[in-house]
Amino acid sequence: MSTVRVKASTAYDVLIDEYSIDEAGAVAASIGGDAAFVVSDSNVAPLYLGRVKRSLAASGFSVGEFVFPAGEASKNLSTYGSCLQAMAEAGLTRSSLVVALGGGVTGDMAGFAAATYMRGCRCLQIPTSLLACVDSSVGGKTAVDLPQGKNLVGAFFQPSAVLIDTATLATLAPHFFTDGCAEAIKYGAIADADLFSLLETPLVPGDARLARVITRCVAIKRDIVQADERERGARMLLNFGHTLGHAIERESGFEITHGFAVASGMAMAARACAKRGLCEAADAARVASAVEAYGMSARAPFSAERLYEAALADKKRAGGVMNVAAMEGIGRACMLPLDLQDFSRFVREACS
Ligand SMILES: NC(=O)c1ccc[n+]([C@@H]2O[C@H](COP(=O)([O-])OP(=O)(O)OC[C@H]3O[C@@H](n4cnc5c(N)ncnc54)[C@H](O)[C@@H]3O)[C@@H](O)[C@H]2O)c1
Ligand SMILES: O=C(O)C(=O)C[C@@H](O)[C@H](O)[C@H](O)COP(=O)(O)O
Ligand SMILES: [Zn+2]
Repeated sequence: MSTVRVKASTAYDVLIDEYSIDEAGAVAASIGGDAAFVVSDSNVAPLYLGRVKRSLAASGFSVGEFVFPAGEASKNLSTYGSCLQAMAEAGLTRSSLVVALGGGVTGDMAGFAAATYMRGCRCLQIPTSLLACVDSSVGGKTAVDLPQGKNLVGAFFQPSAVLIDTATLATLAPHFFTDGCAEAIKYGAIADADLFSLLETPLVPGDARLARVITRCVAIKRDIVQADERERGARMLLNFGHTLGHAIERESGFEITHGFAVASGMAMAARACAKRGLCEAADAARVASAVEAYGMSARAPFSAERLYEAALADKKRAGGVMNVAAMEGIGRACMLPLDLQDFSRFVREACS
């Protein structure tokens, strides 16, 4: 069992333990609230919703639920609106607790509903995908997508606690496990050369190193979020691989999942950084090899022109400047402010 305490605008614990999902009621009780409302998707609900509801009820909560069709295509204004209406119909108040049970799609959408329902109630994140464990459940970024791009509507809203039961990862499909590995590689690439080296021997489901990797990623994210909760500086580094990654997701009609897209985006960004002399070519090659070792692609699936146009919707663009997260070496990252002409060159270098 390990605990990472995040001291952001609100402080909370990230609890990491095997077989802890049945403690959801006790964790919820420590947060408080007059009712609990569990949001989950159509894959996760049949596996874990009953256990979580029983645990919440045993701790004295009245429990409601909202289950939506699994997948990125559901992370939209329509699902968000239906979720809010279900919360209102269930009679939730500002003192109620939203429990996000699932992967990053559930956490982002339910977190945004919690952030905005009656101008904000509380949220307990119970991530069940590797990606949600290592990244999305922590740090308070909540959002839904628009057809124009990823996460374009959202809020910074910290959870009241995060409960990670590593045993839930046993039921995760291999493809989505790999998605999570991509974000873990990101943490190694931007902040921890030892973590990166460890991940060069691919993680596999049930891997004895999982709890250590999750705890390390969460601790890195904690440090960055504590330093820059609202993403005015250091937090932008967490977008390494994402400017191109989000463009790839969008151009694929969200068929290419987040981790796979970010993996390609990281390898491509590292390649462009090497071409500019920002990092050694050998380091860029290590990023590409790591990505490929997990069966992900280090190459652009779309033309530079398409990716450039799609990337203009990126949140790190400020007028005529694109702030790109760049790599200086394995474990070291920096921000690269590029005017749009130079950014267009960067994308071509990344795609070459
Ligand atoms: N807020 C953030 O900081 C942040 C960070 C990274 C990614 N994200 C977002 O997270 C999303 C991707 O997250 P994801 O990869 O978890 O996607 P996801 O939520 O769609 O989950 C992936 C798939 O796995 C299933 N699943 C989840 N847990 C399971 C389990 N234990 N057993 C069986 N099936 C399970 C889901 O039903 C889904 O089909 C993207 O929308 C991305 O933008 C947000
Ligand atoms: O927490 C953050 O900050 C991140 O950037 C983590 C990313 O992995 C995540 O995909 C995030 O949702 C991207 O945020 P966005 O604001 O660029 O859409
Ligand atoms: Zn991401």
